[in-house]
Amino acid sequence: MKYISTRGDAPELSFAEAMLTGLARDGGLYVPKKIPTLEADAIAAMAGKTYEEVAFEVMKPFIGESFTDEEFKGIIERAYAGFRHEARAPLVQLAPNHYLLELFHGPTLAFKDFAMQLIGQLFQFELTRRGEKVTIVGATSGDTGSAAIEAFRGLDNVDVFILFPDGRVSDIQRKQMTTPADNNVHALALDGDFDDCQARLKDMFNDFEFRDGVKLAGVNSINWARVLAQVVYYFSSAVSLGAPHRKVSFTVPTGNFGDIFAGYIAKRMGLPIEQLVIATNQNDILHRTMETGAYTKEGVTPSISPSMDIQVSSNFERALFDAYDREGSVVAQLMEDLKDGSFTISQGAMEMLRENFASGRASEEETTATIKSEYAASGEVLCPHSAVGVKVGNEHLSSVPMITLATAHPAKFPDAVEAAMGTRPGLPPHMADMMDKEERVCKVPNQLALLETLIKDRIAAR
Ligand SMILES: Cc1ncc(COP(=O)(O)O)c(C=O)c1O
Ligand SMILES: N[C@@H](CCOP(=O)(O)O)C(=O)O
Repeated sequence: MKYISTRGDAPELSFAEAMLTGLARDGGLYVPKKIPTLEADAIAAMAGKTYEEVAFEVMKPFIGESFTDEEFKGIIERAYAGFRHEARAPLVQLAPNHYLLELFHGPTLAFKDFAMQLIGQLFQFELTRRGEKVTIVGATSGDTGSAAIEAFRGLDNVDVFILFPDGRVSDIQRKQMTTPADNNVHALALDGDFDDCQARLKDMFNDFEFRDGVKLAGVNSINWARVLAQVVYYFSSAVSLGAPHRKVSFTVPTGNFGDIFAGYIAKRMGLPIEQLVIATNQNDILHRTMETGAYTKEGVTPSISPSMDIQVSSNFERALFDAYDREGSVVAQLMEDLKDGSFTISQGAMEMLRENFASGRASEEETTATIKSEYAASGEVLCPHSAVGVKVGNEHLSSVPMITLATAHPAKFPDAVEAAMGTRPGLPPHMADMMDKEERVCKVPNQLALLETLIKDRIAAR
């Protein structure tokens, strides 16, 4: 199994190499050279298996020779041992043909834990085997950062720096990033929005002297391993509703396009998915793109679903790569055009995208109303991101069961939930003292050179 860049001009790598590399050296994202498929019998045989067993079956074909079966099984077991629900990703029924996939039972109460806990184990195993150290830099709108810190805190062979937009994450998300006392953890509050954080991160990867000097690694969904880990719950949930004998649809609250791209991979692997619905908040660049064929940046407007306040949706590049028949040079040109604010997608590529994805949008008012109405109808308390999903999912119901992804625990966004339902969701007992803990955070300007110097100094001081 080899991995190639979406911009067509970087070396082919193995799974482990692509995982440790993060962004390709041509600025592109790694994808499998060929997407493996699973026969219907193999999918049917997943019924009744544990989440960990399904995870092994789904991910193994992508791993190649990087880990033996025994190594990989051990890594998966350790990754999900800390989840607080036996099923890992339980399904609850909202309405006769609408289900919610609860992805918030991991250590930081967000779907990011599914991938980040696995990546933490994969990195630890591989770096120990190689006797290497790396510097992880991550960009976050709230959840990736806390999940990465939880997965890598305390490790000797990793320093982890997280750039988050100052003042634009929830209090709980900020506390999750700023209260860990481990000296390999560095929370950096950047003067800008998430797109600025992600842009500076990509700048660091494109500065080869810095990149090689600090042995830079990435755990955002630019890292293929992040996307891969998220493919698993599409299979586990669909099989529990009767796949492959019955089709299912998914609605996915979307920002950086990593989660829904994982659903697309599941479909390419043979999972019978009828609709994959992109659900955006008021920062609706992806919905507008699906409607118009033009990807046009507008400013980011802060919302009550802050983790989806994104305009430069990184993984959309992976979808474009397939939509343009894997012509890396075309994707490279589109990304060059985006530097001026927009690009236009050809008719043929749009046809492919519309064949694979539907889309919808929820305004702030609609998100709040959905939290309220869903609680009244089913008793389920939704976080604002999941509410965006449920609102858009409701608009795409058909005779095929719809599964909407619940991407975070409501207690991570208590203000928005309280404003909608009048009741404040409480943190689980193991996190109850979070708000009283002391914070360690460094405010940083949106300037590449200063950020690089700070990171080098911090590493040298360790
Ligand atoms: C709670 C929550 N929901 C949805 C998303 C969107 O996921 P993606 O960026 O993979 O599209 C994110 C972050 O990205 C998130 O933190
Ligand atoms: N919503 C994300 C943004 C980063 O996305 P990623 O999936 O590329 O890590 C967050 O919570 O940080």
